[in-house]
Amino acid sequence: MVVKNNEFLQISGDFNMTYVLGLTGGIASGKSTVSNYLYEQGAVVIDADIVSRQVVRPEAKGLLALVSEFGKQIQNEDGTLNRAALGEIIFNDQKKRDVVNGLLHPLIKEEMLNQVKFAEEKGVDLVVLDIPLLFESKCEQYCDAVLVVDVSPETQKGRLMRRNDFTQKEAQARIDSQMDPAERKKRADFVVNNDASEEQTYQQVDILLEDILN
Ligand SMILES: CC(C)(COP(=O)(O)OP(=O)(O)OC[C@H]1O[C@@H](n2cnc3c(N)ncnc32)[C@H](O)[C@@H]1O)[C@@H](O)C(=O)NCCC(=O)NCCS
Ligand SMILES: Nc1ncnc2c1ncn2[C@@H]1O[C@H](COP(=O)(O)OP(=O)(O)OP(=O)(O)O)[C@@H](O)[C@H]1O
Repeated sequence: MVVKNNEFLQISGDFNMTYVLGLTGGIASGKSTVSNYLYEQGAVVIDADIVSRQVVRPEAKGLLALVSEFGKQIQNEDGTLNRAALGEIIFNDQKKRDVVNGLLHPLIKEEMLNQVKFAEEKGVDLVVLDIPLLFESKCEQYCDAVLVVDVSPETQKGRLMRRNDFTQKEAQARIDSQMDPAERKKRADFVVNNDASEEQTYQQVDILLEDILN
């Protein structure tokens, strides 16, 4: 099950409206750190990175579409997606990235919206849509508000290199494939800064939760 289904905030009944909070930010900005915390506070989290893995499972529509576009070079010997090979292609070529996004994003969006509908029917109070490319794929229309996790370019690159064991060049290619952070912040309803400790980030999220749930 992809939805991190949490009991705390689930109050059944027809009068309960679900608040859909979009969560986005650059690569390695701290979206999972924030969404894990929101989950601990009782939210149902729907994560686009997890759904994007589902749509490229062996035999799934997304993988078949990718193989017919790029050939078997993007598959491992066991038929699963070779993530490093696809990453190499899309983070270094904007046209190919657009092709991949065009093939996968409709499938990802459809599955995520099904999960939102399911949560709404269950009367969940707070659903978090964790979507790295939220604005690029025009998903703000499905959210009551959008929270952007912001970090300085130095923090972002350092954390990305450390976490993924990337070179400067590999990290920069991924950062450059995404929206300008200033533009992302301009479009946000809420911004949480994640340059300091996780604890300081959680405190900002607590204030936000007070705001949206009361
Ligand atoms: C290229 C792939 C195979 C690389 O896999 P890998 O395991 O190395 O990374 P992972 O999937 O965990 O993604 C890590 C981060 O990369 C960034 N990213 C992923 N895809 C894209 C993209 N198309 N454009 C820009 N940034 C992207 C996001 O910040 C994401 O959180 C994978 O990211 C993928 O299938 N991307 C296409 C689907 C997509 O757009 N996913 C983003 C969520 S909608
Ligand atoms: N406040 C913090 N202090 C120190 N390290 C942090 C902090 N927040 C996140 N990190 C670390 O930075 C890395 C990126 O964080 P996280 O995985 O939450 O980002 P993300 O935005 O979800 O990444 P992606 O875009 O790849 O999905 C992780 O290794 C995480 O442990």
